[in-house]
Order: sequence, then C-alpha cells, then structure tokens
Amino acid sequence: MITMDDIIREGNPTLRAVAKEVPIPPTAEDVELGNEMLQFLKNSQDPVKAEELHLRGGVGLAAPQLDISKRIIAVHVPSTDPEKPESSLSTVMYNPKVLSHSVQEACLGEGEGCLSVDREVPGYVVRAARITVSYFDAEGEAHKVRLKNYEAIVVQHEIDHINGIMFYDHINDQNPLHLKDGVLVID
Ligand SMILES: O=CN(O)CCNC(=O)c1cccc(Cl)c1Cl
Ligand code: NI
Repeated sequence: MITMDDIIREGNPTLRAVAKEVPIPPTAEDVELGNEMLQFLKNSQDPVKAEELHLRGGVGLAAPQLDISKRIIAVHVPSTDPEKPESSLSTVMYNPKVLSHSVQEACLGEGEGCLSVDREVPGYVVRAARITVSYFDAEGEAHKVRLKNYEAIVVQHEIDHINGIMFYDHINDQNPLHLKDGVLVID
C-alpha cells in the first residue's frame, strides 16, 4: 500500500526527468502499480483512512512521485455536483498525451499543491481550460477524452509530472496573483 513515505520530494532528480513510455498492453507490474496509485488517492480522500495513514489529500498522482520514471498517472477527482456523488473522473492512464487544447486558459482560484512539495506556493497556475487527452487503460485499450475545468487542470498537473514539470513552474514570479484577461478562475 502506498503511503507518504513512498512519495519523493523536491530535490529528487526523478521529479525533473522526462519519464519513459510503458509497453502497451501494460505489464502485470504496471497494472498493479496503477491500481495502488488509484487506491492511494481514494484513501487520501477518506477522512478515516487519511487520518489513520497520515495521508495528505490528493486528486492525482504520477509514477515519478514514487521515484518510478514511467508515464503512468492516476486521477480520482470527486464530483463537485452533489446530485452526482460518484467520482467525476477516476482512472489510471498509461502513456497519456495531450492531443489538443483550448486557447482559453483556466486556473484554480485557490492555486495548486503537490505531495512532492512540502510547502505552500501561492499563485495562480494558468493552464488550458479544455484538453483532449489520449491514453491507454490497464487492458491496453486506447481512449480519447475531452476534459474541462477541474478535471482538465488535474490531468495537466499529472502530465506535467511525467514531463519533469512542477506546478510552480507556471506561476508568474513577478506577480503570482496576476491574471491576464480571459483566464477562467475555477473555484
Ligand atoms: O501530483 C499530484 N499531487 O501532487 C497530489 C497532491 N495535489 C493535488 O492533488 C492537487 C491539488 C490542487 C490542484 C491540483 Cl491540479 C492537484 Cl493535482
Ligand atoms: Ni503533484
């Protein structure tokens, strides 16, 4: 079971490496890893388990954060619509790729955080508002999905990780809270 001890922190060069594509269909080992990554996210969002296991909450996780330089990400984005309590996006993506993205940009009003960053880094992380992502699932099936708003932001944060990019690389150092016209703020 993945715990915080398995997550590497800033300074570990793996976080700045470009991760390697994995064979498709994924090996049994990579399927197991993906399942453990998704389970970690679910545990981190369960108040009892998070407390018990001392987990920081997460809605996404990338294999490089476990010092595994492979292009595998997991996302478990809870639904923000009380009418639809089931998760809005919960999956493991193998070799994810952004095929296209909107010109329109978006950011989370409260900024972003990262389990590999043991500090608050204030500022807007401006990203594409909508993306089209291709990926393979655990069975080796190809998928192409269009994502928007929070889901799109999270997947971009994770795909950044497999490309050695940290969320604060996108923050405007001169004025972290500067927003150009037209950037959608997601709360
Ligand atoms: O790479 C994944 N993590 O570091 C897990 C912890 N961070 C989050 O869950 C998180 C928090 C805020 C905004 C975004 Cl976009 C994300 Cl992803
Ligand atoms: Ni992160």
